[in-house]
Amino acid sequence: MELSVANVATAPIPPGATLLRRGRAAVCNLSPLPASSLHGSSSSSSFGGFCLRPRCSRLQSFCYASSVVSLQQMIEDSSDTVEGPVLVCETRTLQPVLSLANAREALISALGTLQSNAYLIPSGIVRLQVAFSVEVKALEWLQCQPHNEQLLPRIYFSPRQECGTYGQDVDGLKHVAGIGSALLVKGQKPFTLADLKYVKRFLSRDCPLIRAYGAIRFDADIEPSEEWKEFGVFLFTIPLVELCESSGYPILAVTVAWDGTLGRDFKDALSAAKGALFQVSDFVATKNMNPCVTNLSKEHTPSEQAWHGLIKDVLQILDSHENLEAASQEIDIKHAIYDLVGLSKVVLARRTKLVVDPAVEPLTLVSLLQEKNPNSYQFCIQLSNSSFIGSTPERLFYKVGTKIFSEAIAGTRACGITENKDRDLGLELLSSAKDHLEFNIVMESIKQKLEGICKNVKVDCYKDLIKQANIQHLYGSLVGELCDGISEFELLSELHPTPAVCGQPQKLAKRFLNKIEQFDRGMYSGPIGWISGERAEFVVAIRSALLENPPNLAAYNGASVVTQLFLFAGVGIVKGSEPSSEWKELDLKIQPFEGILQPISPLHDASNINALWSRLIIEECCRLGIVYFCIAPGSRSSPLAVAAAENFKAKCVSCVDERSLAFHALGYARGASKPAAVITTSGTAVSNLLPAVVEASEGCVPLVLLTADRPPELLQAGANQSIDQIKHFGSFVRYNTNLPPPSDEMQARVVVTTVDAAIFYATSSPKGPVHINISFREPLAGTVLSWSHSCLKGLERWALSSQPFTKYMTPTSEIIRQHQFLCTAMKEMSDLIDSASRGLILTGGLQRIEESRAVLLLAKHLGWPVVPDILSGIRIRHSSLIDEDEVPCVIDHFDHILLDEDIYESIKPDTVLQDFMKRLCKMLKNN
Ligand SMILES: C=C(O[C@H]1C=CC=C(C(=O)O)[C@@H]1O)C(=O)O
Repeated sequence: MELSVANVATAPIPPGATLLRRGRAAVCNLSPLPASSLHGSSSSSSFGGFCLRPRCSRLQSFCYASSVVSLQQMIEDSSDTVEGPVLVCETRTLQPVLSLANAREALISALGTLQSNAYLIPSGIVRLQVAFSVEVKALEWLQCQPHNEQLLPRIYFSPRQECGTYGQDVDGLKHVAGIGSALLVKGQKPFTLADLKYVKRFLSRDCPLIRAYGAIRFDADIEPSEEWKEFGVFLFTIPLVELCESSGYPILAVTVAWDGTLGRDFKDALSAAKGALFQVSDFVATKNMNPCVTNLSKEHTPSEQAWHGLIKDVLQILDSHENLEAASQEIDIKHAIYDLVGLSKVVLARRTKLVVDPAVEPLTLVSLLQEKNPNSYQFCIQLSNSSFIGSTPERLFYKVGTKIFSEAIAGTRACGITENKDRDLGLELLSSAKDHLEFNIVMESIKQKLEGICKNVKVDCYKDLIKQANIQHLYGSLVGELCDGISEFELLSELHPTPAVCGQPQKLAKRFLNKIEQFDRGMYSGPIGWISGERAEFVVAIRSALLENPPNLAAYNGASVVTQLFLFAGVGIVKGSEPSSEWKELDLKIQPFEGILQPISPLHDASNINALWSRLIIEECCRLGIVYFCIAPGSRSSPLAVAAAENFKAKCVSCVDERSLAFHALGYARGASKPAAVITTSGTAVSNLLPAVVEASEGCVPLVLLTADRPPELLQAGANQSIDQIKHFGSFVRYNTNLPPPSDEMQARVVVTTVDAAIFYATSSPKGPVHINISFREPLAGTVLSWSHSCLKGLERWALSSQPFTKYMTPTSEIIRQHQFLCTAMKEMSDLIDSASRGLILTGGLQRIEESRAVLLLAKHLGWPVVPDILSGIRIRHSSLIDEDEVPCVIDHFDHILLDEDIYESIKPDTVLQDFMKRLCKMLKNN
């Protein structure tokens, strides 16, 4: 249901709303850094990759919106300007509004109000924020913002969706997208306490959502290579404009920061913020189709051959402290064996350079990674020329006040295709001595490091499994209470780099990696996260990639534009490691990226013709955006189930009860606003889908039913589980077809065009369920039976791309006709409403919370009562959907109320506004 929101008034800023001022004194004790940490050693000592140096001498540049101000000299000349917090730190929360456009207007108007009460003080930071009720995804919003230097950097940070029993974001923030910078601190030298202190001047415990997002190189002592130069050694930004998904409604925010060190006064800061808001787009669309690319080249550093030699050397070094003399004679002197005695673990990384054509959009990759792996942190830092993105399971630490949560992750296995296989692999990992050693080194090291800076360090979970989409690890968690005088700086410098990404002992391992790795890790495996007044969270930037931004295509005059990506992965090497399985583990770790970028796995290796057809069906569904497969186990449907489980883009859930499974698919499609597919075996399994199919048909919910059938020769021959499945759902499906038993005598492209047609009908108005019935002859899944590859003719281009085979176009004339129809219908409706003297709104099943809210607002606006169906969600929630004084008259039990003649007379409408609700109250109908 859609409702125009153009006239909803923007709310004024409530006087004093969440107004927190520091007062005008230069010295302020909000979120103070402990004296010992703020004024730490002024020498140039360094530990754990971070250095304690004289205050601010290495702050290379600060950037405000588009202009970069070199402050190094200024800071050195006048060190007092960077002492103490800024003079005002404020968050103003505006009244919630309905839409994103309203939110932007409200912020612009609030900036106007701020302008008329200008601050005359030299430094400050003010965040204006407004919640709005239309659901908008932060990442989609970010993807739709203009590519504009003033709106750089772009940042995205998203927590794990299920992060165990503790350590959830206490501020209720989920995904955060930011554009532009109210503050950007970029360093070309190691991150220091003074740098942290500078960033923290703009943060306050009273404004927890003012956060600085940033990242630090893995090894700050090594100068960035060419491809990493743009990122510097570290980078922190407080975004200028943010869209945050929170546990309640989304929030749009703008931050105004001014200070002498930024070269901006209040007025300049305000106009930069306004300028940014004027450029921000309110148009948000889903853009997460798999990119259609061809891999032009792939190159590993080190090569597979070099890797084997390297691991052999490392293993000898790891053994060397047991037999130092023997080892020192054998091992190449270049590894400086004498310095490495005592090394028990080293994490060796690989860089894979991919060139793909055409260019890929970094945020599209992040979005696809997130869809596949919601149980990991996603991040992105996008600068002018390149972006650093990733999807990591590993938290370095989360700090809430003085409470610290940290985790150890190490040891790896693939996830199994079936539940049983997955469990077996998990058990094998839990009981492996080599993986235990690898994990225990990480756990013990983190514990020891925490004990140096925390009290009451406890192991919360000693050894469990953490599962990602394609990979599982050993996992442990620890908690502690930060000692007095310890800041995020000590936490970072103590914990990073953990033996999960570097080795043990840390210094030795780092020195070794420095010598042996032939590429710059950059920010891969470094800390990435955010800091606020009294909280912080940093994760370890593994499962990450550096990629060139797609250039402005117009400037390239139609020439083919490619993207260069560097994918990074590392493995822990301990005694017992084996070079080829470690190499495979590296492949596994970059598979989430490659799975998105690589076209379908070679069709020729399908074990039999059933497997080929099933692979085609599942792949084409995925290319058309259907990635959620609800599978009821069965033998006849096993080719489809195996193909879904093997397809990296697909997400599979299974349940033995087909009826419940189909309702689950229906619920998913409703909740996610994306179609789901259901796979069942033959016979009454198919009939069990009917109730959900009828609901989907009535509620216009797209579902794709893939039912396996017996071949014709087994039908009506007394075979088990053989019923007539053709047109089984009658008129309740928008489309149905019956695919014959797979055969290499038919062109296989028929299969993909059938899927294209079915999904076109499922997703065209009125949306609804579609049914593809497929007869499978034995052998079913797994059994090898050769087939003629000539049936693949015509699929060559499809196999190399990631696009669906058929593109259905809507003619422009049709779009114009629909638009005209809509305008006329809207005009007629509004005339009708204007002429009504007593109206009533009847509403049926609403799918989204903002639809329910829109109905209530409309009713309030018109002064008409609402009669909600139970499926509308309004009956049980209307007080939480809308402010109490905004709630219109809602009549829950209409039939009962109408039994009273007086009430009936007082309600009797002359105009009824209704959506798809078919059940018009009988009494109302009769009168
Ligand atoms: C260094 C990486 O993974 C670490 C984290 C978990 C498991 C690891 C392992 O099994 O080797 C690594 O220590 C990486 O993915 O690049």
